[in-house]
Amino acid sequence: MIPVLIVLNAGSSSLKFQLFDIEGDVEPRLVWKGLYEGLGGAAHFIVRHAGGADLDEMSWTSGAEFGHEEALMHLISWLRQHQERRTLAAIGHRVVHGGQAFSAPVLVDDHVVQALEKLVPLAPLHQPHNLEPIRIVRRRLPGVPQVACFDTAFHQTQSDIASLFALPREMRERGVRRYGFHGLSYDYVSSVLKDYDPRLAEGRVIVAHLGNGASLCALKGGVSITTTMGFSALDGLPMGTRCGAVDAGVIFYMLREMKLTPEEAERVLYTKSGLLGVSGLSNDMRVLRSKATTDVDARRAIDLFVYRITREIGSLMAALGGVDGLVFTAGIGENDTATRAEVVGCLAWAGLALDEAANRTGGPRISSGSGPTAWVIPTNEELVIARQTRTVLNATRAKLAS
Ligand SMILES: Nc1ncnc2c1ncn2[C@@H]1O[C@H](COP(=O)(O)OP(=O)(O)O)[C@@H](O)[C@H]1O
Ligand SMILES: CC(=O)OP(=O)(O)O
Ligand SMILES: [Mg+2]
Repeated sequence: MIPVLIVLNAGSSSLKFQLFDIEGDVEPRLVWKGLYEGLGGAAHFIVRHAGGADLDEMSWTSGAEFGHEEALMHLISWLRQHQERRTLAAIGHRVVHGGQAFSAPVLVDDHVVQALEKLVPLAPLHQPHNLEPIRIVRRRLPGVPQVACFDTAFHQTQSDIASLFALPREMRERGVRRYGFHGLSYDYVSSVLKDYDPRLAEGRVIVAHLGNGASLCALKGGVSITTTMGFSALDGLPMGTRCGAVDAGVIFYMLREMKLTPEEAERVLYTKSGLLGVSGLSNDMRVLRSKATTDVDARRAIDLFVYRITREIGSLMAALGGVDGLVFTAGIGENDTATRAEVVGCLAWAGLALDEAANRTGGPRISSGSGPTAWVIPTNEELVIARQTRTVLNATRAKLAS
């Protein structure tokens, strides 16, 4: 029997999964990937071969009460029917916030679940959904080992100063500090830089993870020295529906003068702001680009996004003492030619020059000239989760055997 891992990335109404073979001492090998979307409503399931060809598809009607639990149990039984010769070794989960306690992936037990539940208020858009499948598996499949892999862990290499807010000392002692997120994505990009340009892997690189959530990370020799997200996944760049950095005074104004409850204010900042809030139209860059010539607010949302990215790149360059390379990744970074062109265009002062033809075809190298280079590198958070899950599994087995 071939041992396999399921990697899960659970959102509010979706459950993305990938199945990896982990036989032998080689890189985990993707077999199938897919997702459930519309959970809680009219759910839809699709699964594809690693190469992209459709394998199976299914839909449920909106009254069918098909939520995360039903999706997970459906996935397990679907896999049992289709994976003859394979045995489930473990499930690896993306968990956005690891807080102070978790600086590396961890085997899930009661204590870990309790500790991760305490972090829900720090990542209300992600953490509750990340924890739901962990609880379901513990209840329904108690013998299956589970590993939690954190978006925050990669940024443990930040210096004390880079992780500090200028707040009273006791706040820091209570965990109020900059953590940083999208670490699974940055870990992946860092791990493949050498394949694109060995000098980059050793050098000063800024990675722009521009998806529905967005942040930048400054890498020196492949490790994070600082990043634009902080205590929560709200800080830094404007995102699909999140505001990014705002003056903290705005929040008091919302509460005191505009009479919003804390919950209402939180909803505004997490779900009604960013590209959606500024455009009044959509959180999706594809929609905004299609309207940008006729709709002033769509244009303004894009302009603000690009302006904030270039300003923050300037800040990260200062932290790095210069830059050798800029990498675009995630939904917008990998697909939106215009955002890449606009950002690189604003960085001409730093010596970056766009290779327009290469940018149109997705690179990987999209710069010309002798200055810092620019790249498009597709991210792969799931592969990092598979690698980490296998490492934790092997370490646990070795400990039990000794
Ligand atoms: N072809 C495309 N052109 C421009 N933007 C795109 C394209 N495809 C996806 N996007 C953008 O990427 C976002 C999704 O990014 P992704 O990294 O997949 O996010 P998530 O992690 O939330 O699933 C979409 O909301 C959209 O703004
Ligand atoms: C941490 C975070 O913002 O994640 P995502 O981009 O998946 O929303
Ligand atoms: Mg993402």
